[in-house]
Order: sequence, then structure tokens, then C-alpha cells
Amino acid sequence: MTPKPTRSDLIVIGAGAAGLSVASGAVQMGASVTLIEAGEMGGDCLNHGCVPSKALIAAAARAHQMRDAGRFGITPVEPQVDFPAVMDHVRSVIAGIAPHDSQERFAGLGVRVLRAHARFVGPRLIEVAGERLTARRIVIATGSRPFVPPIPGLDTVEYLTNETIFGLDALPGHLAILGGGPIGAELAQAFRRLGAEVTLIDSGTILSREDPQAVALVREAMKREGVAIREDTRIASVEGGAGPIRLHPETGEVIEATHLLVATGRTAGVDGLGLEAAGIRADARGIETDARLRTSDRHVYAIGDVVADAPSFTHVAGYHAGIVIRQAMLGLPARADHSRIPRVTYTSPELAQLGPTEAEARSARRKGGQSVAVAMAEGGAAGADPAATTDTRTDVIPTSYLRYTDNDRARTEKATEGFVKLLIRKGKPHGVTIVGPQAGDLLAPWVQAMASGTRLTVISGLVLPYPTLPELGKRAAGAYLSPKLFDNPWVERVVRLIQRVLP
Ligand SMILES: Cc1cc2nc3c(=O)[nH]c(=O)nc-3n(C[C@H](O)[C@H](O)[C@H](O)COP(=O)(O)OP(=O)(O)OC[C@H]3O[C@@H](n4cnc5c(N)ncnc54)[C@H](O)[C@@H]3O)c2cc1C
Ligand SMILES: NC(=O)c1ccc[n+]([C@@H]2O[C@H](COP(=O)([O-])OP(=O)(O)OC[C@H]3O[C@@H](n4cnc5c(N)ncnc54)[C@H](O)[C@@H]3O)[C@@H](O)[C@H]2O)c1
Repeated sequence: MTPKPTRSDLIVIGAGAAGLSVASGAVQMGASVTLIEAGEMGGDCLNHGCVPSKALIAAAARAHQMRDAGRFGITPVEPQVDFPAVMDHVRSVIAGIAPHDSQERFAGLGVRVLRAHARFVGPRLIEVAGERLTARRIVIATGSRPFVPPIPGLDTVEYLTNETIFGLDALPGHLAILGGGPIGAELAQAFRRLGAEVTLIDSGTILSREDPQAVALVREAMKREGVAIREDTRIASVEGGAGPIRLHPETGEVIEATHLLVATGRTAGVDGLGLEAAGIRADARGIETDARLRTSDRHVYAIGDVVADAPSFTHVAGYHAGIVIRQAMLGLPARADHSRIPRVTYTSPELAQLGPTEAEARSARRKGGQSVAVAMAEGGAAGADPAATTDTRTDVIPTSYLRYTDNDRARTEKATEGFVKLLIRKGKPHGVTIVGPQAGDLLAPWVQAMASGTRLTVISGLVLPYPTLPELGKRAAGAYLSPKLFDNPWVERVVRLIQRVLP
């Protein structure tokens, strides 16, 4: 007779950002929780994703500053990059965060942590290392893996992915990167700054989801720093062996590199999970869920990267975890809304987006969606009057421009390349694009403003310390509002009247 399965209130499969957040929340609320992890605690973000990539980017930024010091009257120097030491820095950052995600910490909180592969063997029935488990609620948080395209010959070379690149102990001589999404773009610039020759290849355009005007600044900066960017380039085959890796674009020429990073997107982590046995629907995009993140078995949730069509970010994993906790622990309904998820690509300049891009807003408008005004605070030519560039034609969404050059702090830092673009709906921010230094940090107040429905009049009236970059946001709001105030015949009439009666 099969022994009775071990029972708990909640089983969580996967100890990445998503699974860890649910497990810690649930156990601290008093539930009995079993957490199952086949690989490293902390998942992709800690071990092969956000943390090592941002640590590498930080080191690369220092190298870049040394080369770039001449603009400030300081003799620029070509940095001596000790790559193994750079990787020690990356590993030390991971090691510093790891205790927070560790088995010891979770066991200490009261979570039963199993370090093995989990698979469903029936509805709400899981097998782990020979033990059967069941629970009132189950959370699948198995994340994603690199998608490797079926290019002839690719499987014959030792290509890198995000799971292996941070294990390099020597700087690549020439790193070819297939895929110019956030992974490819961030790592292309970082490796270039650390001294590698880099070729970034995309079958379409780089960062294609993002605002093209913003991407143009990123592309320009990367090219200037020496990243060879090959867009609209399809690789027909790859060959290698012991020597260099040769990529053959369809155009017939050859790209030769010492290393190849494949960063062509993600695939959901559902292999060997036995979803069919559990009656849980999934396809190539990931696990199907409703807005409450319930799978086709209502007692089983899916969260984080494994969810079909959900944005793949650590903050989304955390957001999903909160939605499941409310439902599974407190019995309260909660829904995921992905329309206002911020995202930042940590290139230099950084590229930050909240809500729809201008193109998405225009396309929604064409489809008969809501009417949206675009106040493009691009920071036009130095000293330009933003109002002068307001586009009020009726066939397009009105735009106005203001650049980083119009911010005094950006000027003192000589960090003037960039812009803020606001999409406005009924006097409130509807979408925000920021490209430029610290764009990610500059997005935070807009996240708050959009969440709380703050009007642009409030933002433009804020008293912010001078000189700071956040003044850009206030100016951007002002750029939209000032034509209404200063070019308004009604306002002029009222002011003339008041001036006549003022004592
Ligand atoms: C290079 C790179 C840089 C990134 N940078 C950023 C960034 O700057 N900001 C940002 O927000 N996001 C970033 N991301 C995305 C972010 O890493 C992911 O969105 C996040 O890790 C998703 O968390 P998750 O918990 O859903 O999945 P994961 O972190 O993938 O965790 C899933 C876990 O489940 C385990 N698992 C899978 N199957 C099983 C099974 N059957 N049994 C047991 N365990 C299993 C896996 O071993 C893994 O540990 C980056 C990603 C990459 C690759
Ligand atoms: N800063 C961040 O928050 C950050 C950083 C890295 C990754 N991430 C997350 O991880 C996800 C995955 O990132 P990604 O960059 O791998 O994927 P992606 O899907 O965003 O980009 C993949 C790129 O590869 C290109 N491509 C696909 N097939 C190709 C081929 N055969 N040849 C050449 N180019 C090809 C695509 O045109 C696309 O530009 C992101 O969508 C993001 O959610 C986030």
C-alpha cells in the first residue's frame, strides 16, 4: 500500500524570488509550509541574474569612469582590469545576499526545506526524492531557463548562457552575444567596458519592447564605447570546435569570436514537473493562470517567471507572492494587474519604463481606446522653452519636450544625455519613459504617483531640493501644464481683471 502523503498547509515549488517570498510570508503568518528547491536557493536573480549582472555592471562603470575622467579635467587612464578580481567582487556580492535566501534562514523561520526536484504525480500530489506530499494550496514558482534557438551547429560549440557566464574566470577576448534584449544589452556594455571586444547580434532590433527614441540613445552610447551592434542579422549556422566560434549570418559573411553568449529570451521552467498528471494547463509561454494567478486547478497557483505572458522581473515575482498570500492565507480575493509594472534596463544610459510606451498608447488610441496626451519631457535643446515644442496638431497626440540638459545637476555631472517622456491622461501620469543617468531611481516617484492617482498639478508644485535629478520629473509635469497656464486667454483675462482690483 502507498503510504499516506505528508500534508502541510502550503507547498511551494521553487526557491527563487517568487517562491521564497511566498514561503516566508506564509510561515510568518502561521501556516505550515514545505519549500522544495532542486538547485540553488535564491534562484536566478541571486545566482545567475540580477545580482551578478548588476555587480558586474558596477565594476564596469568604474572602469568606464577612469577612461572618461578627461571631461572633468582629470587625466584619463586605461584601467588595469583584473578580471578574476572583478569576478571575486561579483561572487562576494552574491555571498553577502545569500544568507537571506538560505536554507538555514528558512528552516529557522519554520519552513520545511527539501533540496530535490519536485514533480506532480497526481492532482495536488507531489513526489520529491521518493516522498509524497500534498497540501491545501500549492504554489508553482519554478521560474524560467534560457531559451536556446535551434540554429544549426549551435549545439556543437560551448556557448554561454546567463547560467554560466558569471562563472568565467578570464575575460573573453571577443564576446559575441546573440540576442539584444535586456540581458544581451546590459552584458554587452559591461564586458566592453571591462575590455572585451563585443559584438551584439539581434535578429530584429535591440531592446525592441522599449521606446525607440530612448533605445536610440542607448544604442548610440554602446556604439560610441565600441560595442559592435548588428541588428536585423539572422545567424544561419554556427561552427567551432577547439578554435574560435564562427557565426554565419544569412548575408554570407563570418563573425568570429572567442566566446558566445546566448541571450535570446526565456522558456518556462516546467520540464519534468508532471503538469499533465496534475491536470494543470501550460504551453510554450508558461503556465496558464487567471488574474488571481490560479492555474486550471484552482487550488494550485503559479507565480513569477513561470506564468505565461507575465513580465519576467524579480519585483513581479514579489508582487505575485503577495497576491497569493492574500488568497491562500487570508482567503481574500486578489488579482494581478501587469499594466503598471515598472522595468529598468541597466545600460548606461539606463532605460526605465512605467505603463505604456508612446507607441503602445498611440496604438491603443487608434484601436479606440482612451485618449492620452503625450508630454514629452525630452529635454530639448539647451534653454529651449518646452512650451514652444508642444505639438498641438489634432491628428497626433500632443507632445512637448524637455531634456536632461535642462537639469542643472545633470549639467554639473556632465550627464546630459537623456529625456523624460510623460503620457498623460485626464491630468494624471499614464505612462513614463526615462532614459538617462539614474533613470531607474527617477522612476520611483512616478510609480507612487500612478499608484495613488496623483495629478500633474501636484507633481509640478512639489518643492524639491536643488540641484537634483528628480527635478526633471517636476519640470516634465510643468512642461505639460505651463502652456495651459501661460498661453491661456482665460487666465490672461482673469489676471488682468484681478490686477485692476488688487489694492
Ligand atoms: C541575467 C539576468 C539579469 C536579470 N536582471 C534583472 C533585474 O535587474 N531586475 C529584475 O527585476 N529582474 C531581472 N532578471 C529577471 C529575474 O531574475 C527573474 O524575473 C526572477 O529571478 C524570477 O524569479 P522566479 O522565482 O520566478 O524564478 P527563478 O529565480 O528562476 O526561481 C525558480 C527556482 O525553481 C527551481 N525549480 C525549477 N523547477 C523545479 C522543480 N521541478 N523542483 C524544484 N525546484 C525547481 C529552480 O532551481 C529555481 O531556483 C534578470 C534575469 C537574468 C537572467
Ligand atoms: N534589467 C532587468 O530588469 C532585466 C535584465 C535582464 C533580464 N531581464 C528579464 O529577463 C528576460 C529575458 O531577457 P532576454 O534579454 O533573454 O530576452 P528578451 O526576450 O527580452 O530578448 C531577446 C532578444 O533576442 C532576440 N533574438 C531572439 N532570437 C534570436 C536569434 N535567433 N538571433 C538573434 N537574436 C534573437 C530578440 O529579437 C530579442 O531582442 C527579460 O525579458 C526581462 O524580463 C530583466
